[in-house]
Amino acid sequence: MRISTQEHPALVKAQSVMDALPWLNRHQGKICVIKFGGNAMIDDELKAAFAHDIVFLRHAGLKPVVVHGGGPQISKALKLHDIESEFKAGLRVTSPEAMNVVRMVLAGQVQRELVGLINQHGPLAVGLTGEDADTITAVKHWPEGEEGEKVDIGRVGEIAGVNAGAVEALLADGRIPVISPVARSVDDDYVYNVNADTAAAAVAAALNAHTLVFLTDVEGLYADWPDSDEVISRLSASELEKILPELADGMVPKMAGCLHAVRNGVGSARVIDGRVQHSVLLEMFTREEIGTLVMPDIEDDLR
Ligand SMILES: Nc1ncnc2c1ncn2[C@@H]1O[C@H](COP(=O)(O)OP(=O)(O)O)[C@@H](O)[C@H]1O
Ligand SMILES: CC(=O)N[C@@H](CCC(=O)OP(=O)(O)O)C(=O)O
Repeated sequence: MRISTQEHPALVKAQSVMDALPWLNRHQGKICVIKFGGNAMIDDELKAAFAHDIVFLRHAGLKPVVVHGGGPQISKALKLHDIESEFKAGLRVTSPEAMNVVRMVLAGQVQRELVGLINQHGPLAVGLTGEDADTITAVKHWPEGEEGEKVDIGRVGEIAGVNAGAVEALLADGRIPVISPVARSVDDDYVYNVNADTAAAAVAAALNAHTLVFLTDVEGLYADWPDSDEVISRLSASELEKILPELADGMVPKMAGCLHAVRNGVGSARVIDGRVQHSVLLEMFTREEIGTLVMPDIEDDLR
């Protein structure tokens, strides 16, 4: 006798688990880099659900690596310390005293909280900043002004390199690396503030990750922002390259990060809405076409 899902609602749950099977197979043993943006960390429930999802990925046989942001949290702390904060070309102008606060908030607050939340599920997460084992190194970043002149925005770094050895060792040990976007300088004794999207993309490329996922506070890349909220669901690297100069604000480093990643060996990159609970699981284990997907120009079907 055949029992239907109507007669036995628990079968619906069994079906959901079965539906995940092809995705579990596809992602098995693969590295996925997940960038958790400061704007997506809106409340404690969301942060706890994020930690849960990351642990789920790990137990499902993936190798998750978290790179976190903390822009709003840094702005709040700078205000408390009476330090002025402004952005130029989407990057925070970072004085030496602001840099101390940036480092304290990213490594001492945001990263600690995420590590703590993940480790409520077992001794998995290990926090590090780009400074540890020279994981992310940088040189001073000099953006161009309107007349092509170099603009000094202080202790902001341009990534010089990623040494993935420490992260790979943690992954081999079954751990979940949680990385703060602070980099060690290669040519002076400073530490530099690096945009978290840029850091996540560089780490994903260095690890040759299977996928890179950005969790932010919008549904994806809007076609005509701020006038419309029509999400662009899919872009090739060359399509993205064409529209990149038209993009603004926080989407610039995120989409530039997607492009850098898929042009440097990462299988795919996606921007999704981190305000939706368990959006990471939806992205990784269902057919739901959420957010904006960026694919390399030549799709590698073997991935
Ligand atoms: N075309 C666009 N589509 C969607 N969001 C956009 C677009 N252009 C700019 N934005 C802005 O980018 C923001 C996301 O970037 P950001 O604030 O840096 O978030 P995060 O902390 O997640 O890195 C959105 O909240 C939105 O205000
Ligand atoms: C140079 C620069 O702008 N660094 C960023 C680092 C944090 C970050 O990028 O956080 P989100 O991902 O939450 O925006 C900052 O100081 O805000």
